[in-house]
Amino acid sequence: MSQSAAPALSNTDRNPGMPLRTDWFDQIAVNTQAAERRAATLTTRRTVKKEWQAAWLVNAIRCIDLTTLAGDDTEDRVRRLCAKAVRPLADHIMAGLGLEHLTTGAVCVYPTMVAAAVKAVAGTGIPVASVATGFPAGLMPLDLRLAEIRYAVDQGAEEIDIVITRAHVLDGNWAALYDEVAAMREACGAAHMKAILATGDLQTLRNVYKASMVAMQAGSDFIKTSTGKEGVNATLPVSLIMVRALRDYTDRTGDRVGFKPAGGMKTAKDAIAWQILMKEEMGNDWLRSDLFRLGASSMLGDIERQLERHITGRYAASSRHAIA
Ligand SMILES: O=C[C@H](O)COP(=O)(O)O
Repeated sequence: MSQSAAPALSNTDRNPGMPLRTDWFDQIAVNTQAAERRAATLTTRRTVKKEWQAAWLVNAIRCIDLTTLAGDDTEDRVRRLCAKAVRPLADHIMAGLGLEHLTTGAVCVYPTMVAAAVKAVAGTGIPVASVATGFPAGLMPLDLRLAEIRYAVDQGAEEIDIVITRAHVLDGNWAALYDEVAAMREACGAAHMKAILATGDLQTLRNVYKASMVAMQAGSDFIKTSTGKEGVNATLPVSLIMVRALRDYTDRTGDRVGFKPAGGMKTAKDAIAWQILMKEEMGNDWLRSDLFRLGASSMLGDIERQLERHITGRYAASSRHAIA
């Protein structure tokens, strides 16, 4: 099992974006039933053998954006989250797995918590991601949303998770969507930008495909499913359609874009299911944290529980795996 730290996001091969091309998706047809069938068979056709399960779960940890995005967040909670990101598994599990070094892919917090998070992860190589642009609804004037990005970057965020204006998708106003995402990418500067589509608000899988394509054309480094606050957050069928859009974009441009499912994923089983999706649709490169993240606030607890069982043959009390 590899012991190397998660690869840092590279600035040299970022998706540069391109002019808006609506002809790349105008005629797109999405077969919802086929997408649901494919999503359902992903985890039944390919089972992860027992001896490999631990490796898949360790890889999932490397890809987790360990998140707290609650109205009652405090700096103290953020510091505890960061401590968990720095040392995601108890020492005896690390030793049992033969691992010396392991961290999560990033921590993800609100803008006013970035400074505390940056301080808490200093020297560890873990990037701090901040949500911005009026997360979660995004219904703020554009200049304020851009100012919020600049604030989070100034505070030390290396990754910015923006939200799109869902109305632009629902109105089919692709130029407006492209312009706002391109402006956000510019405001991010050297910080990498993940575009949250809030797919639970987008009504159809066709809209999900189109919004994915516009977000990538406008220069997003990652496309992300959800804020965690919509009625429906990350699902496998929606993820499949986003990943197909991502594959089409990469095939046409040669530029690589990352994928981040987020919201509602709580179990080790979820962590494996989404990795199978990436492996089957995109190949092994999209199992690395520079191209794949799992946005989750509580999934790590179950992963740690499963790894504990792998090492000791039994579960520990779940209270021992509290996250924050
Ligand atoms: O981006 C991450 C999500 O907000 C986390 O959602 P969750 O609390 O349902 O795991």
